[in-house]
Amino acid sequence: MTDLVLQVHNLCKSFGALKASNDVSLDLRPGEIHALIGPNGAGKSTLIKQISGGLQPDTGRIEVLGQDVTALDTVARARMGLGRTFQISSLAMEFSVLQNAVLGALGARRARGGRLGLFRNVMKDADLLATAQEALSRVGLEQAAQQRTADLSHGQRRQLEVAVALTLKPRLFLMDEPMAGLGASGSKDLTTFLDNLRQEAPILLVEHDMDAVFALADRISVLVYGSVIATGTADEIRNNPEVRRAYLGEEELT
Ligand SMILES: Nc1ncnc2c1ncn2[C@@H]1O[C@H](COP(=O)(O)OP(=O)(O)OP(=O)(O)O)[C@@H](O)[C@H]1O
Repeated sequence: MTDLVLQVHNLCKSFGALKASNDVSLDLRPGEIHALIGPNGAGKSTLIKQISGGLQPDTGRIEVLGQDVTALDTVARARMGLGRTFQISSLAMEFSVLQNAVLGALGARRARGGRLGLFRNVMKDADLLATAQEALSRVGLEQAAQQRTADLSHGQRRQLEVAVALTLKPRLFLMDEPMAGLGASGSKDLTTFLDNLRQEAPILLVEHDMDAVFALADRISVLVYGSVIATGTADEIRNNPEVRRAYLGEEELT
C-alpha cells in the first residue's frame, strides 16, 4: 500500500530516433507541488501527455493512487481523479464563463459514466449548475459568470481553466504552463491560488516561470533530453552542479 498519489516508473517514449522520454521515473506525494522544469524540447509535454493518457508510452508503468493506469484512456484516468489543465486553452470562447464551467461539470459527469443531455437542458440541471458555480467561486470568478469567455483577461481565462478542471473534483492535477502569458500580477495571483490548491489535490506542474517554480515547488525534477537529471528541493536543485551546467543559468541562481 502506497500513499503516493502518482508514480511514474521507467517511462520510455521515442519519436523515430528521438528519445523524448528516456527512462523517466518520478512521483507525487499528497499535498505537494512537484515542478517539472527543463529547456524547450526536453520532453515535458510528452511526459504530461503520457501521464494523462493522451499518448501511450513505449515501455514503463504509470500508477495513480496505487493503481496501474498505463493501459487506460484519458476518460478512465479522469474518472480516477486525474485532473488536467492544458498548454493550449480548451475553453469555448463564445460561451459564457458559466456555460464553460457547466460543460466541464458535464464532462466530469460523463467521466463518471453518468447521463448526458441536450445542452439547453444542461443549463437548467441544478446539480451541474451547483458544481459549476462552486468551481467558479473557488477560483474567484463567480462575479464573472455571465461574461463572454472571449472578454475575459488572459489571467481570468487561466482561472476558468482551473475551475473547469475542478468540476471533476480531482485527486491530483497535471498543469502544463499555467503561468504562460500572464503578467506579473496575474502570475502572483495564480501562485497564491496554486499554493492553497495543493492541500486539496497535489500538482505536477510544468512551468517555465522560475520565480513561480521556486516559490511554489516542494520538489523539482529537471528534465534534459528526455532524462530526469535531478530531483530535489529548490535549494538542492539550485546547488546541483549538473543542473547548473545543463540548464539553469548562473544568473537565475544567485
Ligand atoms: N508527435 C511528435 N512527433 C515527433 N516528435 C515529437 C512529437 N511530440 C514531441 N516531439 C519531439 O519530442 C521532443 C520533446 O517535445 P516536448 O513538446 O515534450 O518538449 P517540452 O519540454 O514540452 O518543450 P516546450 O518547453 O517547448 O513545451 C521535441 O524534440 C519534440 O520536437
